[in-house]
Amino acid sequence: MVSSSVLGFPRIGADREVKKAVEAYWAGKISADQLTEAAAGVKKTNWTSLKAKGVDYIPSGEFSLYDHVLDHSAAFNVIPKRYIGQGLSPLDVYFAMARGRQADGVDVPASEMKKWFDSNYHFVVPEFSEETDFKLLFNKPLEEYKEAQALGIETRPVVLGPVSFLHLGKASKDAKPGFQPISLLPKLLPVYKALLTDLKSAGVEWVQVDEPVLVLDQAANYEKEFTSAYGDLSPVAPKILLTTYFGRLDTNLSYVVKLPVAGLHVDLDRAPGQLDEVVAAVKPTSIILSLGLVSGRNVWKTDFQAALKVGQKAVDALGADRVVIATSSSLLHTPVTLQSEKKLTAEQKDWFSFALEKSAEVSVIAKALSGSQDADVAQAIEANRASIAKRRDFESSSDDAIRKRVAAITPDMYERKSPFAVRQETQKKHISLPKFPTTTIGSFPQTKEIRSHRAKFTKGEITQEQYEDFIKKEIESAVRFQERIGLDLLVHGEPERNDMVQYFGEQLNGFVFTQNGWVQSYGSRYVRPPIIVSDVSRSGPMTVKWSAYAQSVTKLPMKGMLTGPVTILNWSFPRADVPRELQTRQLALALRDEVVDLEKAGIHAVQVDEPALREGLPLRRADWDSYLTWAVESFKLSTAGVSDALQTHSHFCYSDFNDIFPSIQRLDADVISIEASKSDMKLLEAFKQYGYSNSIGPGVYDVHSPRVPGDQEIRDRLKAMAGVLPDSLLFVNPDCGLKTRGWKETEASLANLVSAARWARENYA
Ligand code: MET
Ligand SMILES: [Zn+2]
Repeated sequence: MVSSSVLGFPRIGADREVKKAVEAYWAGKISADQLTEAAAGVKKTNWTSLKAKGVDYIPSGEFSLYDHVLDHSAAFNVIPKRYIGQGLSPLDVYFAMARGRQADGVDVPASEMKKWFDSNYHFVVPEFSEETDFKLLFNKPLEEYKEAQALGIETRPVVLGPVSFLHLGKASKDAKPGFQPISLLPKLLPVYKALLTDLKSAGVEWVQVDEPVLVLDQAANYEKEFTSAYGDLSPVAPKILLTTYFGRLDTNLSYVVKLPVAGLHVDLDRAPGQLDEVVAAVKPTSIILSLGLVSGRNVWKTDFQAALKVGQKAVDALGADRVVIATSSSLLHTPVTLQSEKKLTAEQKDWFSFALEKSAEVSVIAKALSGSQDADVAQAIEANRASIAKRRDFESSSDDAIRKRVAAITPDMYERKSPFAVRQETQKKHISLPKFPTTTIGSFPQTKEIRSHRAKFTKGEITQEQYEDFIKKEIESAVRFQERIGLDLLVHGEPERNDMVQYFGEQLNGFVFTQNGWVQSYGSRYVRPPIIVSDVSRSGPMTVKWSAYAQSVTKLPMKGMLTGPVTILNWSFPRADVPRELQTRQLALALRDEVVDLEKAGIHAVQVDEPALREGLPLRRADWDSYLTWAVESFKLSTAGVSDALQTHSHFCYSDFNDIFPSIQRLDADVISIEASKSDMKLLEAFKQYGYSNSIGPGVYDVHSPRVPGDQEIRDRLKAMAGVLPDSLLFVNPDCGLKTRGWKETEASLANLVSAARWARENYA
């Protein structure tokens, strides 16, 4: 029999129950017990619905109140010293690691977060040193396994594998120079052994051990580690399903099939080309093969005919008992269910499949491959055939005008009229800025009032005019605030934007939106990515009205604010029928027109945010060039249609620049702002080393935490920055937008930022 499996399920709840409960707990409105209860409710719903869909292997242990990597660190006693001895409960230590804590005499910053592979999910980075004292404080997979069992549901616990855990971590500040987390493997394995032994004694048959690092080039160096780790763990563990996802195994396959594991999972959504190799490699072994055929990363319905063909190939080679049909990765990256969507048309709804629907898909495909004569299965297959045919039909109708415009792009359209040095002089005449100019990244707090006005407008409870008057008032008060606090280059504050991608998607042709398609981005922050369904174009100006209004109420220079083409693509669910490259170029042309319109409206600075450029970087080096070429070209296409006088800005909220430095340089933005508050000054050294020559604003404080940075703290950063980069190129700004913050901390933080910049002006005259 071919069986079916889901690698992980969204842990936010169909109605965002987990966000609500976690935030209520932070606000002191509910107790720890009530939080646990809310979480148990969501887990129960997930498990029972997966069971109802007929999934054979249901995951447990992957639920999280914030982040699964953080759960793992906390359970394994990988807790940085700064969080210990503060008199906090284990739960509050956990949240302090996640988001920092500034209350009752405790003042600790948050741990660093990083993007989870090439997704928009952020994990909390574990910190290791020679001193790390691994202990199993809590066997989370076991506890959740038992929790499901008590509900009558048998599950397959999930645990992050030892090599991936160490690889994803970083050396803590107190580690010796040159320390490599992976060197801790021998010390770590006994704890895994304890965890797995307990699972086995509890009667667990299969455990899913995630080793996503196996799809990275670096894993080629980990053969020894994998061999010793799994050699150690297998004898004491339940049957191990070793899972890889988001890419291909490539040469790592040769050692992976020699590991003493009972099953191997591969991602055939991202890397369909590896099928034949993988089947051939596992054939002589007794390894069971889990085929990741149902995408964990997109929202499109699986084409059953195509999936059945692949599945059949594996069944023919290995026999039905050695084949599992699975989601390609955890479904964490997809919305919970289509059932909550009331506004999509029937035609649109028929194109998609969210987590719950995808769970049904694995089950149907597995049953069909097992030769099921079930009428429900036959019906599901027939319905799928009809849906896929209709979608193909829709896809074949393209917007010829846009396709032609993309085809007619010429190389000169990527370039500004003059080099940076010339532009800089021209711009000085249009925007007068002091040395160490202060600015912000765009958004100001999205208050309850803003959200409630937007909700009322969406529901038709207030008129467009009333809503726009309200937004104007908000913009004006943001402008007055910035003037009062003493910022130099102002922003309008983005009160009209629900989300930096959705806002643009809603005004462009080619997108559809969900009402409830939330996906976790980090902790309790969820996003609702728009879906690109056809060719993209702009019907008219999207932001000009607001930026022009903001400029009309102040003499200080105003910075227009747009989301870049690569970020819109990466933070949407792209269509699957045409390359991402084409979709991005279409977006770039729409944005180019917008930037030109902003200049015409008298705006002298425009920021085109590309916070997602890095995360779209392919996981394998061999695939980088082609991505970076079209990503850089798309950004340039969107910003190069203007005169030299327009100061272009771009913003990146990550610090992982090493790999993409030359590309950042090639963007040729006049000013970039980057995340530098959590990483050390090594980052700036790299900018120096590469000879980065345009202006740069390394973020001086971390906006992801409610903590207020002190004036001295910011001065120290400026001092360090000016020690590395020419001070004539420096801008002073936070490391990201302020929409998730409250006004109180925003005001306090920015006041400190302005005073630190003034200090710098005096000291670096
Ligand atoms: C995630 S990057 C955010 C940039 C955007 N302009 C903002 O300030 O919110
Ligand atoms: Zn940002």
